Amino acid sequence: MGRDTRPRKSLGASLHNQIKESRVLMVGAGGIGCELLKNLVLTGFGEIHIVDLDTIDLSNLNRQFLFGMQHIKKSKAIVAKEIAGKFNPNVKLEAHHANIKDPNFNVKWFKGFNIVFNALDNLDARKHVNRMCLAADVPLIESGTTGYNGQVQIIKRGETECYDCNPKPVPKSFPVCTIRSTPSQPIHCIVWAKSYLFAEVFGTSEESTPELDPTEDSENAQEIANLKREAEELKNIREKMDSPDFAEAVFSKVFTRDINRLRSMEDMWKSRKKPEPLDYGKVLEESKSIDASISRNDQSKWSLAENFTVFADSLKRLATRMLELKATMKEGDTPPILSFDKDNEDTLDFVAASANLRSSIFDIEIKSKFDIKQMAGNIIPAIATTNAITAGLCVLQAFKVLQNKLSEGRMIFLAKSADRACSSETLAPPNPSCETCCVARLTLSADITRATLNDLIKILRSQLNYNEEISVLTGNQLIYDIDYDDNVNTPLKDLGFQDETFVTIVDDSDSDDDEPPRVNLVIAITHDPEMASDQYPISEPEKIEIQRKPRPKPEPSQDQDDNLEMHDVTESRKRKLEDGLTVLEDASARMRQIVPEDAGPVQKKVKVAETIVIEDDEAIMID
Ligand SMILES: Nc1ncnc2c1ncn2[C@@H]1O[C@H](COP(=O)(O)OP(=O)(O)OP(=O)(O)O)[C@@H](O)[C@H]1O
Ligand SMILES: [Zn+2]
Repeated sequence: MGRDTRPRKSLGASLHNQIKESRVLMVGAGGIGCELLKNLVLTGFGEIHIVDLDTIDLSNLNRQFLFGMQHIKKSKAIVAKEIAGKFNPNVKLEAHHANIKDPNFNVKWFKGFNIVFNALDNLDARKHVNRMCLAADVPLIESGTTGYNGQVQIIKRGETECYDCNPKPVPKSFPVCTIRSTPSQPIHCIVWAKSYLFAEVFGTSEESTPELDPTEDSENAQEIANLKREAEELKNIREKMDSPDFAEAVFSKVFTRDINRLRSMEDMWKSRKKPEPLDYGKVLEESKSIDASISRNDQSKWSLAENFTVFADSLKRLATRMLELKATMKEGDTPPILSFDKDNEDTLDFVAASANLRSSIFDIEIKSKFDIKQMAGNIIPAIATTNAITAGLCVLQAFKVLQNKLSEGRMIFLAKSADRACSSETLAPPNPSCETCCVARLTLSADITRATLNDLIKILRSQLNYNEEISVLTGNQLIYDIDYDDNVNTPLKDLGFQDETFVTIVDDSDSDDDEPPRVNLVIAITHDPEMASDQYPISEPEKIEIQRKPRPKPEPSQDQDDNLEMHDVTESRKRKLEDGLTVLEDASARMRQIVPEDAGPVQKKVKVAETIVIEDDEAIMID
């Protein structure tokens, strides 16, 4: 039997031919990516480009089956191409060991693909690919998994929701005072060790860490000022990294003196147990007989003396590394820093031991190094089966896209459920308030070495009828508004414009009853170095109509809210009868949001309607 016989038989000749002629892009060759690439290659997609910026790590091997021990430290994209290429010699594969945000992956490049598949693990890259696919008008199959949960979504400009149509949850942050003064749970001490102590001793200062939220403690200004002073002292100790007393200096500062200062604030301990400071000499004495190799025992909960040993030993290892980096520093280089990495033993040992020492001071439960690794790395174990099912669903959705049957495309959710692992809903239309996809678009060419911001603003006023009240942004950065005209005479190149830069024009005029402001205008400005020097440095825009923003919906009254709830319950009951399932609980479980760092889009209430059937033992169809 020829290689094509089975796919041709199960998919039909027409779809199979389309697949063979398709040029697709897969971004990310990790957990989902390895499974997806295998599917794409075996299905016979004509040309597949793989982009991944990372190299293979030991911890990837349990689920990223294209990789083996011999590939550790090699490029994921290149190894994935080599290994998956052997599955089907008829497929053309191209690997890019690079960040998808690199400027050479521009809109023109994206336009060269029939479908883009996201197999990523972070919001930032997902949002970038979403924007590029919208700009290039290429369909995107977005996917994400967390533990047993998975999600697949088709995104098509003007026809479906985009990745940004639903707001995404922001990562959890903790009030500074809980972390720095009044911890009550192991996670508080872990965040302290990772985002404060480690950052102050080896990395950048705490101000830049998203896990600490100073705003929640604004009424506690005095204490915040004290904490700042404490951090300052730690910076001075950092300068003595090469001294034999370094461990004692750090220990006595954070586990003795800082704790004594906290104890002196009587008000703080009226309803809490006072922390008990540690004494360096005493703990050192107790730990004399303990070998530093105890750090390899990551499953048990270390004693105070064991934690002390790991603290002192890992601090020494990290300090040595830092001093080596400093020694190779050239003049003018920015001073080196170390970053916390859950997969790096030195940084993990330091964070685990420091967190536990602090826990013992505040009478909080000690955790094993293994548990601390999960908590510090926000890890939800990746499950190979979830990735495999999700990757399979991505390809089934790609068939709908190729056949131009978006009305049959589904937003699919996977969950661990005794009833049904896989459920779905129809694809939702774009959210009219979405500032990423419900925008007007324009392409202009410019000689960015000559064209100034003012040249652009003049075009907006004269050709596109904007008034004074506009803001101009590149990405999230504001470069112009009515009160900020510092950049108007600066050439675009000096404002960071490259071969292709997107600017967003926001209509800031007040919404009146007749006319709400216009939707955002996204202009792709491409550099044209050949533009004649006597010509206006920006090309003439085509005439486009820029829609008005939707009017904000009035807040629902209490009565309406009640009705809504009634309606939901009735709907759920109805479905329960139709499906013979306990949908009410199930739906709320699916409504849980996937952890942002590792997620696809926000999950919503879903309709249970999908079935997967195996036909003639040959093809899996989703109906
Ligand atoms: N901006 C980007 N450009 C290219 N590839 C990216 C980008 N951001 C993330 N990736 C890749 O997406 C893949 C996501 O895979 P996955 O979620 O399995 O993560 P992982 O890093 O392999 O595993 P883990 O995080 O669990 O250790 C990774 O290989 C990562 O390198
Ligand atoms: Zn959108």
